[in-house]
Amino acid sequence: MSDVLKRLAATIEARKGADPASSHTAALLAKGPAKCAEKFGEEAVEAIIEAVQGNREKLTYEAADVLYHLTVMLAAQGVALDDVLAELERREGRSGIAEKAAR
Ligand SMILES: N=c1c2ncn([C@@H]3O[C@H](COP(=O)(O)OP(=O)(O)OP(=O)(O)O)[C@@H](O)[C@H]3O)c2ncn1[C@@H]1O[C@H](COP(=O)(O)O)[C@@H](O)[C@H]1O
Repeated sequence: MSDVLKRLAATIEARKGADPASSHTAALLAKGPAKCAEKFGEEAVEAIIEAVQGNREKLTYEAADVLYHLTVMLAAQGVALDDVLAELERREGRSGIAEKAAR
């Protein structure tokens, strides 16, 4: 799964400074980090609506939009996807309940 996300993150990184007329990603990045965050929020809400309605086919489509816009938002802030994946790896094998209790 993370292979396609890593390829996507590399493509998004390569779009920095590309022509906004030929790249949706470049156009989004050119609008700035706040706009990228706002778009992520919109896509997340669309996914939530499909989840609440139990529409699995549309949720699958919206979830892909969420992952794309999450990756754009990270790129806009200069946060490496690898660092997010490393954080997930660090959490592997530790129950969320145990983690919360140790806070
Ligand atoms: N995964 C995606 C992806 N998912 C969704 N989208 C686009 O995100 C947009 C979100 O839909 P909206 O209805 O919000 O459209 P919008 O035009 O942004 O709307 P507003 O700005 O008017 O609010 C759509 O235009 C989708 O095409 C994506 N655009 C690009 N990618 C990936 O990014 C790569 C690079 O794309 P370009 O940067 O366009 O070359 C592609 O090869 C894909 O792998």
